[in-house]
Amino acid sequence: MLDAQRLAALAVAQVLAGRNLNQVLQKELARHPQLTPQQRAMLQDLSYGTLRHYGTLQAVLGALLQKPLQDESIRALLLVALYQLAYTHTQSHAVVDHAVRVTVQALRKTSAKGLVNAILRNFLRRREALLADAAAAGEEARHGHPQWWIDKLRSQYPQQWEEILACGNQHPPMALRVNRRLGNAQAYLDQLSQVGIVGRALAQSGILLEQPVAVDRLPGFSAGQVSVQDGGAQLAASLLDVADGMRVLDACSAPGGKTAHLLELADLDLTALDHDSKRLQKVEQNLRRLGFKAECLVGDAAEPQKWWNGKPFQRILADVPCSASGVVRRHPDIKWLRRESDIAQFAAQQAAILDALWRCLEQGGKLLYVTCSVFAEENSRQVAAFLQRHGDAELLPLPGRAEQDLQLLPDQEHDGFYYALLAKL
Ligand SMILES: C[S@@+](CC[C@H](N)C(=O)[O-])C[C@H]1O[C@@H](n2cnc3c(N)ncnc32)[C@H](O)[C@@H]1O
Repeated sequence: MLDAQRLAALAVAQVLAGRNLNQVLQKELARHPQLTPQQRAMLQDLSYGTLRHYGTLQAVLGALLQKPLQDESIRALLLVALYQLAYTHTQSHAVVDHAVRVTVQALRKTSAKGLVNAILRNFLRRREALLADAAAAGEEARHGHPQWWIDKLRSQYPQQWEEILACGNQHPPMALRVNRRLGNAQAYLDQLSQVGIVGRALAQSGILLEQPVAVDRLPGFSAGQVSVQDGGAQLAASLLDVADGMRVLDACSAPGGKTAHLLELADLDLTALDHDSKRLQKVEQNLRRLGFKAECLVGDAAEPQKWWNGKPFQRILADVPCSASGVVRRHPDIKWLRRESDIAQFAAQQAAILDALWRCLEQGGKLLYVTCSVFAEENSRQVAAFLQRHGDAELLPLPGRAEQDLQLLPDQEHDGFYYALLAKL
């Protein structure tokens, strides 16, 4: 546990200094190949868990400290240890003992040994009262999200805001998409049950697992029988309404979940674009595993003149960069890294991408606008402004659904997504 706790504290400190959790963890895991699978899983759990509950943990730590703590590495270590004591079943004496040893041996801060020991023992003595006081003290601690985020959700979703916030603090579900060219959900559920994995069918070819599992335990994964994809994300491909032979652009394609799904539905002349060449390699890997072909291009969706050959597309999927506020439970660092002003910046970037892609769409063609956000600025308001700017655009009813556009809120089955289908008149 010593290594996992020490490295988790290092990861949390880096995230609180502004870095992305996934990237930080990948770097730490690469630098420490000696970690056992259990230690790797624990490092992951401690880092994600601490950030998931950071709102509460920082309030608890604030209540335990007599004066502000200047040392960021000790602060991060205390947050991780408090997470372990408050939210995991790890033996409390081992958590305290390890935190003290990390302070002295790894951080070489012998002078902080007494403080670390006292704070953690004090927490153990007054655990319930401290957690209750933190929840009563303020909304950030009660709901585990920054205040501006809470205020925005409350004003945009007066009925559901608390549910959305609670969902953002849960562990995410794991869903699969069965490659319909190779099977169906029912047959794959039988294969899963033979290896002791329990799940149930979702709409179309989706399966929701009772417990997340490593992909190498999924039968036929490397042969392309199945992919991991959230149930909400699985709606995209069928909403775009593709048919064999169509010229299709997936404009923000990496890592390729929706690209692959489109190719499972129809034989397409598909271009997969992404401005990040490293991420585009993931699309190529995904397509190779599933046995599909597409033209993979590195390019900026807002600047088609740099990569487009001028031949209009019949369908465009615009799964644009966004705040990711609908998938925050998968990326708990996001809520602490984002600033309120980022939302307007995302909206401006999305508008530029939409306007540019519109020029690449054939008359009579359709563009599906997608975000994994729950904020209206990136979703319904973005599409309303687009329709104002483009007299040749019409919002179509979503195929097979009652709604004109769809704001999917996160729940036990799927993440939060927004979908709007636009036709070029
Ligand atoms: C939400 S993710 C796409 C997820 C993907 N559609 C899937 O289902 O697997 C957004 C992607 O847009 C890419 N991106 C961001 N800005 C872009 C731009 N201006 N042009 C092209 N791609 C961009 C990012 O690199 C990222 O891979």
